[in-house]
Amino acid sequence: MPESAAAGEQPVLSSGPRQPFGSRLAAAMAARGPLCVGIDPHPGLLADWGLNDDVAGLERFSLTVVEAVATLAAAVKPQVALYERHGSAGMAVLERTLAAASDAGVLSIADAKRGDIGSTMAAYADAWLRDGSALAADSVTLSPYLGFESLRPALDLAAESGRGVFVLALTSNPEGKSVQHVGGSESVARRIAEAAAEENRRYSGTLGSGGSGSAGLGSVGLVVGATIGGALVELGLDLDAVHGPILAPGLGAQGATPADLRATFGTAYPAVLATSSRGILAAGPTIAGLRSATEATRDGLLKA
Ligand SMILES: O=c1ccn([C@@H]2O[C@H](COP(=O)(O)O)[C@@H](O)[C@H]2O)c(=O)[nH]1
Repeated sequence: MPESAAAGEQPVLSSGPRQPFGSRLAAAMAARGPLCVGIDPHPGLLADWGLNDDVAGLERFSLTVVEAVATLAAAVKPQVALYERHGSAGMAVLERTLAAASDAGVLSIADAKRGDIGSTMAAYADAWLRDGSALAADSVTLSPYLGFESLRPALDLAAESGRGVFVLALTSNPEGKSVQHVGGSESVARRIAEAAAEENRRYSGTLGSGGSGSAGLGSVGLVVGATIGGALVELGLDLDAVHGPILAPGLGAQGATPADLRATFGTAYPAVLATSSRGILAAGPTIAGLRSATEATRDGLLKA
């Protein structure tokens, strides 16, 4: 059995009516620092942890990560693809992982990257954002390739249910440029950032808005990779104007450091939630190893 997490650390999330996601995330980041731990049960990691690449291994891996980091990280981000590859039983493990995160008082980001025409998008929104759905998470990642407005059912349901979304803008993979940079100073990525800013303004009465930093975060966030170098300046993206959280993958296994994040995001850094999966998961399978890697990564981000 995994070792137990240290006693005395309480969840920062309170019970009672659900506050808007942006407010809840801002509170979690203020209390615990700007780190999200990715739960990516890759076959190779399962093997490294002495687990089989099956449903039992998947569950043991996922629940161990939640137990280890629930009081240290601002959020956890299960990678949906790595549950999907195990079929319906894998998705049931994802449901239990999301429930375990909620019970442990840590926010969840389902990394599902959903996007489709509006009528189908409504079904995705029901799955990931509606009260009572077994897959409902605190937030979900969305792909705007069918047009930002095609995400409307998810944007509206997130606002209604106190949940959040992270829309892909500038992804951490090098291939992303071939689409996201198109248009130069009027780039696709800039259009997405402007649409997210508009969305946070639109719901500012209920979602909380205003100011840079995490204090006034709206609930419509962006995904902007920690590996993008000078792209924000090159493309003229104003992340301060978004007034939403910036989920930044690429820390650790993809090569970005806390110093890179600081340099890349500049004045928007206080709104950045850096996420690392393999860089932390490699320190398992012990709870102590995972906690120590999480603390070291978080401290690096706080010092940057
Ligand atoms: O632009 C993006 C969007 C999402 N991801 C996801 O984040 C994690 C990164 O894992 P690491 O092990 O820390 O590299 C993974 O689930 C990706 O699908 C991303 O990397 N880049």
